[in-house]
Amino acid sequence: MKPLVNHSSSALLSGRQLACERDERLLFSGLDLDLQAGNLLQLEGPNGAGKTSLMRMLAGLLPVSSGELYWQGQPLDQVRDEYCQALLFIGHLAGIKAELSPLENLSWFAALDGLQDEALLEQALQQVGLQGYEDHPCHQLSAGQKRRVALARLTVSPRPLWLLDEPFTALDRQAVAAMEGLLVEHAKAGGAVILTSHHALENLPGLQKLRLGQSL
Ligand SMILES: Nc1ncnc2c1ncn2[C@@H]1O[C@H](COP(=O)(O)OP(=O)(O)OP(=O)(O)O)[C@@H](O)[C@H]1O
Repeated sequence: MKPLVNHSSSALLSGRQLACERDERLLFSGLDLDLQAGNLLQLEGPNGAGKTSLMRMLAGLLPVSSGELYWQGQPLDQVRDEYCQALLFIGHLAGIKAELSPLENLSWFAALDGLQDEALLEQALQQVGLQGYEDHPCHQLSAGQKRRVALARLTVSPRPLWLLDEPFTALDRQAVAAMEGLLVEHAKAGGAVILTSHHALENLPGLQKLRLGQSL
């Protein structure tokens, strides 16, 4: 699968000495990360290690307990608007409106990026295997189909930084492989991805890993 929008940004996200504390429990500290354009980075670790917490921190949804984040070398607090426009976060929840159709959901998201080309959006839904379901209300779709609606955003996103928390939940093997292909193409086109996944990711050449917490 290939993205329908090309990426040319040389996005770079860095974290220095990051720590995360939740309910007075230190999940991790002293964490450094560097993400260059073209990188695919998987956050690894056992349940409760803090992968989602870190992802939410990177997405600006959870305060950084200590440490600094930088976007293209600038302290994130100074370039937050630019950063928010550059990132696409997809979390555990599909984030789609159940009463709307896949096409309506995707149109809403695409409009945030100024995309209103209905033919392109229909092509995006076909790419994720939702042909024939474009106009069904999403509450009538299966869990994997709902996840595909959420992930269809990736095929039309002009945003260089993708933060994907368990993006492959409920997807069948074929869909996982297709989505892996999309991530690879995004990286080749100059984008960057940070993801968490408990799936064995077998089709992501050059995948870097950052491990949090202790193994059982
Ligand atoms: N909203 C919250 N308030 C307080 N503590 C929380 C909250 N959400 C998560 N935690 C705690 O933070 C710790 C890390 O949770 P997190 O979801 O970041 O882990 P994870 O590595 O993503 O786990 P998993 O592999 O199960 O998804 C857990 O101990 C959890 O109980």
